[in-house]
Amino acid sequence: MPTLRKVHGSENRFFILDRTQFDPQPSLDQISQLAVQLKQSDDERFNDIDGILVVDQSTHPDCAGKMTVVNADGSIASMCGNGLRTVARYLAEQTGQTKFLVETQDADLHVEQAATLAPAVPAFGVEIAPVRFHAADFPFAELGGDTVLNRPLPQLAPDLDFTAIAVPNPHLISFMDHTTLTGELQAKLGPYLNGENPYFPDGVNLNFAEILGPDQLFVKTYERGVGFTNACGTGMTATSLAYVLNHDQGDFDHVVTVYNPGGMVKVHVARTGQDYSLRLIANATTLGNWTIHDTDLLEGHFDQGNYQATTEEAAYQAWVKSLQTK
Ligand SMILES: N[C@@H](CCC[C@H](N)C(=O)O)C(=O)O
Repeated sequence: MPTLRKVHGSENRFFILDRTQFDPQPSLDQISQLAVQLKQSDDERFNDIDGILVVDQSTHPDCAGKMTVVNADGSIASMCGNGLRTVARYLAEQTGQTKFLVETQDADLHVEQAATLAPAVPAFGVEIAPVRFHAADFPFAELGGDTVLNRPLPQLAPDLDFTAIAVPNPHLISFMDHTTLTGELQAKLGPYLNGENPYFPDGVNLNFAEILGPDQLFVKTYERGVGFTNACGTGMTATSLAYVLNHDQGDFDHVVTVYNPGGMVKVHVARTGQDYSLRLIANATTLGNWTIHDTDLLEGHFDQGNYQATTEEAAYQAWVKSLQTK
């Protein structure tokens, strides 16, 4: 019987579904339907997820596995930063390796076990790549140019500047004061840009950010295919790059601390010549393990499975609490 692992990175919650445990293996369409069903379930152990991370074998050299990201609405995403840390931990435990590559839709990405954040709060560092800025890579349209780099978009909001960066999933980023960030704009703009609209036909992850101090940010994300989330790893990474680009030109090397509604991450942002190097480091927490017969899972008989919670969440929450008292 397959076991799905429930995980989170900064409280961005997922089930890891390892397709190699299934015979026959479910199709991506079946897994998309499963994501929607879990989200709609009235069982609180299952309905708080932001998606499913599908693990497959990889045929690429040095890759310990392949990750495919299925959003909560069943759509497919090219990347997930918080999810990749949890998949890295899963594959590390399966293979005994601490440093390896994971195949994702657009790139084979370096992942590595990092120092624990606190007792029972394991962490991983993951590469976020490739970095893209051009309209065709999102796509976006009718925004008056091929890139959006810290400039007004009066079509979207009269008083804000925006930056568009794909890593490679698409992100729209704006820095603002606390009052604007906690106001109602993101709840209006997020659904608008992820419904039928002339600007982002495939939708976009919308990141609102506040600068707390030098190399310190708070980021809140309205995610494509999900809605408001506790944290978006690629969003925090793209926002850290946008922050550094607004302050430094030429070569740079920063470690940005990013707070989010679910915790905190570190983002290493470096540029040498035309090459960007982005690395996201934070927790990879296992919330529970759910063993269920494959037909019960795929037919939505979720009460037939056996879900066992771990004790890691208490340790994670204690670590989050310790951040507030620092
Ligand atoms: N939560 C993720 C991003 C997941 C994909 C996103 N919803 C999209 O459709 O691009 C992260 O941690 O990066």
